[in-house]
Amino acid sequence: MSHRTRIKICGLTREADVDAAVAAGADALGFVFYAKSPRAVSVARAAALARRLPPFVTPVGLFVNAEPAEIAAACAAIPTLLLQFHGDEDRAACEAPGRPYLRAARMGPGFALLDFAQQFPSAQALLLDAHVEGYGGGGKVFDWSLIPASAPCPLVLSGGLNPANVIDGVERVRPWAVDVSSGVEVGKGVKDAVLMQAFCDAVRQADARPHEAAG
Ligand SMILES: O=C(O)c1ccccc1NCC(=O)[C@H](O)[C@H](O)COP(=O)(O)O
Repeated sequence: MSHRTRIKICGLTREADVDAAVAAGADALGFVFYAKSPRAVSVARAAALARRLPPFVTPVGLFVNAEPAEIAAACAAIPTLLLQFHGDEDRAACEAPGRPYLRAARMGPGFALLDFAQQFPSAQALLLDAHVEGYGGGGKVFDWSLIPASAPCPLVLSGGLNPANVIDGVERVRPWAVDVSSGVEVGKGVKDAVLMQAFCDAVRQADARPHEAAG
């Protein structure tokens, strides 16, 4: 039975983009709680955007070395928030809020993903992003051959994905999910409905193609 690759679109800042992302078929939407990011939103803004989400579309809160009080405020404002840690957080910091979480791995030459995975046995998934300056959202693809054939937990493929390369990414990596930000934007934090639809359609196309079992 073929797997339905889940789709996360990250860095939402506008109501119209939230609605268009849901209409395109996104399974999760990311809100960036990192002040240095051009896609940063306040907790109140993210809560208002998250209230637009229908059932079964997950709001994801993205943090980079945030204070526990910041994370707690976001969790209180968005009860269904899934956490994504994209900084230098250790296991204790990821587990402290008591919420399901994704841990981002910044992939680059020599990065030992299996060792990294062992440090976060409670992660719901590892989000594999390129090692870029500023922690993330850089629109850069990493070398997918760095990903081991079998991983101890679900993987979210991220980093420089767009409607043109995501089919290749799904077919080569067979991730649980894909994650995109820059590749569906017309400006930092400004998403494009046509690009988001094209991205989701491409993922469905990849899922529909016959494939050999990964690994
Ligand atoms: O999006 C940001 O601005 C950002 C800033 C700092 C840390 C992480 C950030 N985004 C994380 C994401 O989940 C992005 O989707 C991921 O980095 C991929 O981004 P892109 O390569 O632009 O698709």
